Amino acid sequence: MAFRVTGPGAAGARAAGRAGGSGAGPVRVKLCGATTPAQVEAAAAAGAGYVGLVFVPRSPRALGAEAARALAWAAPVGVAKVGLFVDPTDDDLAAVLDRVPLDMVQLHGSEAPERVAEVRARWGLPVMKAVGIGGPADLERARAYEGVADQLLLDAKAPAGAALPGGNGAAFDWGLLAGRGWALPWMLAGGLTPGNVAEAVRVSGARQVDVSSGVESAPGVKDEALVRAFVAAARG
Ligand SMILES: O=C(O)c1ccccc1NCC(=O)[C@H](O)[C@H](O)COP(=O)(O)O
Repeated sequence: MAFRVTGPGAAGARAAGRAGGSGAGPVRVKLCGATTPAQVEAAAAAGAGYVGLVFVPRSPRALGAEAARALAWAAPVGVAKVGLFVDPTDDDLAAVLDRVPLDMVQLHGSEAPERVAEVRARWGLPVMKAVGIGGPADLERARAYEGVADQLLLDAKAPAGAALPGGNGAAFDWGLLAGRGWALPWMLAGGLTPGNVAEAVRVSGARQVDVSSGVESAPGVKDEALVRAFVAAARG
């Protein structure tokens, strides 16, 4: 087993795993796909509670371990650093988790519940499992992760022909989530923007939201003004 990174990642890991699925208080925001330390600092200053770092080579937001390390150290204590992977092998995970102080792993592929449990046990980090939602059957599919994941990311199903399973700017019917109870904290994702996030929160009942392309000026380029506007709208 590879050595564990200590530092800002280790400190926030337990809190990140339990954070914010229900109850009062401002909606928590995850900015996904940051690519520069300045974006991380801007998200934190705006009030984001999580930053997502993408370790998927074909993504326009992909980071190598060294670049990700610089971003992780730019995040103030209290902002959870989430590493995003798609169907990673143990070697893929080791290449990042041995070098980058992360607080949580996001699994955004077709990982089965058993694999989620395995990653969680092996790496000792909370795991957020992303599930693509297109209809009620997908919500039942998400239930299979209730006993093994620490959080759920309920994202839009990738459009047909999309190159990536997430970060596509596609939304789903938020009403599918209204009034549903979950046994673990969950986050709403998919096609959220500064202009629609307040309505998405109202309709879905989400207490946590995730955004990527909705605050970009080009694929992989976050716009700091849009990030501020999104956080303000989500928390407002
Ligand atoms: O963002 C990516 O490039 C990405 C690549 C591969 C798998 C998942 C990816 N993003 C996942 C996220 O958590 C996004 O924030 C989420 O899908 C919402 O994206 P968007 O609709 O663009 O806000």
